[in-house]
Amino acid sequence: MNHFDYRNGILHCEDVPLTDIARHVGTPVYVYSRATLERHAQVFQKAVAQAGKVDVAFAVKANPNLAVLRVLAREGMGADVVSGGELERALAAGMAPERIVFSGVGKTGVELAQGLDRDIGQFNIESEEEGMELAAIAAAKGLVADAVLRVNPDVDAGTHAKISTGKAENKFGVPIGHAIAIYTRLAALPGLNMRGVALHIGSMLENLEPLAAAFGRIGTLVETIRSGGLSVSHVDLGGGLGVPYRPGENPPTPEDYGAMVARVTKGWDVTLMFEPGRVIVGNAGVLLTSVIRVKPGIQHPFVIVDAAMNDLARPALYDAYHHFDPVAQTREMMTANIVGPVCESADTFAMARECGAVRAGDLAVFRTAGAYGATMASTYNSRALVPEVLVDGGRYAVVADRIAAATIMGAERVPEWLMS
Ligand SMILES: Cc1ncc(COP(=O)(O)O)c(C=O)c1O
Ligand SMILES: N[C@@H](CCCC[NH3+])C(=O)O
Repeated sequence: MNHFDYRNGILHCEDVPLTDIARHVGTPVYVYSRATLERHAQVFQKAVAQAGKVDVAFAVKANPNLAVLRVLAREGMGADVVSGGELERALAAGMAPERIVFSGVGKTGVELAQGLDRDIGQFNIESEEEGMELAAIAAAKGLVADAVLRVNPDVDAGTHAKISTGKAENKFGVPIGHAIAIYTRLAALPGLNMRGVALHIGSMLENLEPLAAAFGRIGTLVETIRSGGLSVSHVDLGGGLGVPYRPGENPPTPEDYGAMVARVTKGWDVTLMFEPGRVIVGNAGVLLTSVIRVKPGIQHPFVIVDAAMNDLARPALYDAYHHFDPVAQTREMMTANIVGPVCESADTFAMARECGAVRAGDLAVFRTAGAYGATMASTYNSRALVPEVLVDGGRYAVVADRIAAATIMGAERVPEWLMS
């Protein structure tokens, strides 16, 4: 079931024509479907439940909008956060503190203390040094922090180098060969309750084999830790499942993933934790944009849209593909370079893309923009910060305002000593 579909020739999100949103909110704007978010949350949770006792924490970094988090909290998801800011968002959205996992390679002392004060469920420690600091802060507060050790299994996830996290040269976790020694030393500290291990080998994985290989290594590690007399009650398997960005693409489904997890983790006797991001929100959002004008090019025309790399950074950063569709359905096709107005050649959404024909003034969408879209937006070129809308059946709400360039300028100061 697709909640972004054409009805009477106009692209809708659920029951709302995107033309209505463009008219009332303006463009560019992110549009999310509540029904899709709910369906994805349900499908993922059901799929991993095949593996036994599980706990699912949404990776807030993928889409930290408060309304989106609220929808997911109502579907029973916890939160995986990577900063004090994300922690406060998860709590503000109504996520239970005990369902919050604090990941991140560089948590500061202030953030570790914040997590303890907020009584979160688990810290995912990324180094012995971090573990020692957390133990000391917890002990000084008379607390014991529940923690797992993030392990780097040295597996090639087969994804884009910039979003791969489980190779030895990546900054994440402790090398798997050092894990037992570090786990043993941390488990002896009074401020910590070491209860397991974690891994996350990368994002947008289109193949289950690297995940299965990494989980297999973790299974062996769990056995070795236990044989040393220490306990392991939790294993956090991270996130990373890919989604289809191109028509006809078929990455493994949550069901395939859940079945693989059940097979590989059989007999582990732990609570399995998951941190899905993209698979929950990616296809629940589009970036709605207007065509400013179409300019002739040498090989192909340039379709210049009012969204840019500051609104959706993924094509510029990772050469990522986002499908482009006109809001008014058409049979007429064109081959075009689709670009934004920002003064960089990197501000290119697609080169030589075959797409439905558009003209100046037309509306169009970039699909699969719900993950790592608005959250990575900036105000480069003194552009406004892009707003967000959540659709629910026939109604919608602006869930993040457009922040005008003038408002952002209002937070800047020219010191008095430069005024004369
Ligand atoms: C530790 C951790 N957990 C979960 C995620 C979510 O990943 P994804 O959006 O690929 O599911 C990430 C990002 O890749 C991450 O770094
Ligand atoms: N920002 C990346 C994903 C990063 C995952 C973070 N751990 C993307 O858009 O694909």
